[in-house]
Amino acid sequence: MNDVLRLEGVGKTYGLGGPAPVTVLDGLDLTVARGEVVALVAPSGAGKSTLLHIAGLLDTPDAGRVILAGRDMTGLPDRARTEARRQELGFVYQFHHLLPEFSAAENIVLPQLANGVSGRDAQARAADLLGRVGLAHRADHRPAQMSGGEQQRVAFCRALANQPALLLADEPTGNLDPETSDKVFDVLMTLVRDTGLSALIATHNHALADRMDRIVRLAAV
Ligand SMILES: Nc1ncnc2c1ncn2[C@@H]1O[C@H](COP(=O)(O)OP(=O)(O)OP(=O)(O)O)[C@@H](O)[C@H]1O
Repeated sequence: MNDVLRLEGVGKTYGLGGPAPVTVLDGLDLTVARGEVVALVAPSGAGKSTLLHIAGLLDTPDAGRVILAGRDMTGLPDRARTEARRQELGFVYQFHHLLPEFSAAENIVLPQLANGVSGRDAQARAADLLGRVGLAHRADHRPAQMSGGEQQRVAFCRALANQPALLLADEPTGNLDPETSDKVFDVLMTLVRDTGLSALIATHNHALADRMDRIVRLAAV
């Protein structure tokens, strides 16, 4: 199995059985191959967040299957899904969501400790990742002491801390001005390529989407 993510016939309807059900996804097939970076482009309201939540095991589809790293997630109990999420997935959002009271390095160390990595190994990995995004000199700074672009670069490192199989990103540079967005996106792409990571990256920015391996367009149902 060479696909890191396979969505097969995925459907999602909100308010099923109620007076006003909203079908957002219907028979959706999507794959991300190992090492592939896929852009997800969707008009507002087409279900981009719903799709990312389903792929990220934060929500379950009403129909179809989600196969992550070769393992069918359908019907797994919450605990197993949480475990798979922690082991296989990294997340980046439009806003960095770093813990404000911790330094850049600590923000990257903490998720590793939660996954059973030793303190020494976690710190070495944090230092390596910060070096890759050009922030070795910011390791001891807290988020509020960094610029928006720097905060987002730390968030990329945190997403990769546990060496996930797949990165899921929702407008990862959407909060930055266009020039910073371009530069920070370069950093993300270099990081993804250098680590051989697979990624599904939602963006409204067509120039950024064009730089990925493949574009998946989500149409409103
Ligand atoms: N819990 C819910 N109950 C009912 N409808 C919902 C619910 N969550 C989302 N929707 C509807 O489903 C559709 C898709 O929502 P979703 O958040 O996935 O869109 P999106 O493509 O991410 O939009 P945007 O880019 O504007 O954030 C929208 O029409 C939304 O109103």
